[in-house]
Amino acid sequence: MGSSNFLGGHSRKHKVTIVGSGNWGSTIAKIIAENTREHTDVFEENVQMWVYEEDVTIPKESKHYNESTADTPQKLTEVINKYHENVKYLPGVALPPNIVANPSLNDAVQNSTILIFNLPHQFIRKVCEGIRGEIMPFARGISCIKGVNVTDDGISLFSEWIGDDLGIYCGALSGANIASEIAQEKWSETTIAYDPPPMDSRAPTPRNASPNPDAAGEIPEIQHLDARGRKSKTKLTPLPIEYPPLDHNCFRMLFHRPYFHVQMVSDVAGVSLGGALKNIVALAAGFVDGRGWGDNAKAAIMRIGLMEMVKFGKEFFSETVRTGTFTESSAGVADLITSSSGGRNFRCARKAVEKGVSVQDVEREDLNGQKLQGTSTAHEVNSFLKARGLEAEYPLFTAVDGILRGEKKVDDIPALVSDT
Ligand SMILES: NC(=O)c1ccc[n+]([C@@H]2O[C@H](COP(=O)([O-])OP(=O)(O)OC[C@H]3O[C@@H](n4cnc5c(N)ncnc54)[C@H](O)[C@@H]3O)[C@@H](O)[C@H]2O)c1
Ligand SMILES: O=P(O)(O)OC[C@H](O)CO
Repeated sequence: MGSSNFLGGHSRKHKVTIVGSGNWGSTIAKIIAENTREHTDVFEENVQMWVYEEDVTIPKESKHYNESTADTPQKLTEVINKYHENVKYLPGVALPPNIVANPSLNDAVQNSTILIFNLPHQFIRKVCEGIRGEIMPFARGISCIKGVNVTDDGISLFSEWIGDDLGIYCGALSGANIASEIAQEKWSETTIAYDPPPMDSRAPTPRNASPNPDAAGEIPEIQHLDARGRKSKTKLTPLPIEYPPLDHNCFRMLFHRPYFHVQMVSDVAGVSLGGALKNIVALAAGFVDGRGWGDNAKAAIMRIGLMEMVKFGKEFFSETVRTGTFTESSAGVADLITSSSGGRNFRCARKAVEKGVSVQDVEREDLNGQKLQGTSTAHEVNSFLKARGLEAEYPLFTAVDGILRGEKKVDDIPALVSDT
């Protein structure tokens, strides 16, 4: 095995951990494990997947369903490792056997040089607290999380936040990527933004990474620019030269499949914001669809939503964000379209309006533990805009938050957005 040869001469391989194992986390683990099997000269074949442990029963969609054991709860990690299927979050999809489900977060990230963060954004803070100081100092991350982090101080991207919290560089993956379709190997595209310091492969081995500690020297940390082009708070530990470089080629090799086409870019802010903000727009699309207004209304929502996404990016990440990321990449307009056509935020919002219940009620009843990101993102973005007196400049984002809070109605949307 081992088909790639452009990284020849490196004595160590990258170990990959997926932090998260939901609907998208398990799908990305499948993609990565297929690729580590094909590139064993660059990556360790086994891929660790951290699983938030819970008891599960085998559902009817699984080929491992058995009437006599249908009600017997089992540990999710044990089920994944035995049947190679995440029966709760991705039932019916065969996972490669080189995915190792691990209930211990600390153990799962040990010695990993590549960390893929893929879990609902509400859990990332606790997860980072759990692994701070436990990971390789020169590890690099990719955030597949679609959300933004809002604090009193302002708004940050999860890629930035993970990077600063863990003291590593973290890029972002986002695109028109409904997990269930990709898990069935139906073709799609994605965008990966990765813009690390250029010298990642040119360092002597740090003491705590070396198989031969006596050979190690003092490693200068690197100051780099963050996703807004400012000097980062985090000084990076360089990747030792024993490892294949962690550059665009390497990440493409890790993620690209015949059914999952990767575009590599450097605009981390644009890719992250596209993934977060489109969820607010998808809720609005669900609201008008549930109201029965048809495709023209939905197209109007998408047009106005895209304008607000671009405006938001330009206003708060002006130093680096590229309008083209929103209008040309999978992480921008394509994700907006797919999410507003068949995503969970769209479907739950549509059903909530049809049934006259809250979006949260539909989420609880229909999603079997999967989590919407749009509802919390709508509230978080709104409180950020409100604190700056900018609600009126983002009428669609503001309307969605108002509808979720029960202060506005779907029928109000045309009047609320009419000035844009
Ligand atoms: N599902 C998709 O189609 C899709 C596609 C692209 C991007 N995304 C994004 O990927 C991210 C992850 O989404 P997902 O679909 O994998 O998740 P999901 O919606 O399936 O969420 C469930 C996951 O949350 C975990 N969880 C529950 N309680 C937890 C806790 N207290 N602490 C830690 N974890 C806990 C569960 O174990 C499970 O792995 C989100 O930001 C989402 O927007 C999702
Ligand atoms: O199902 P949603 O609404 O979380 O959207 C899924 C993906 O983000 C679509 O790209």
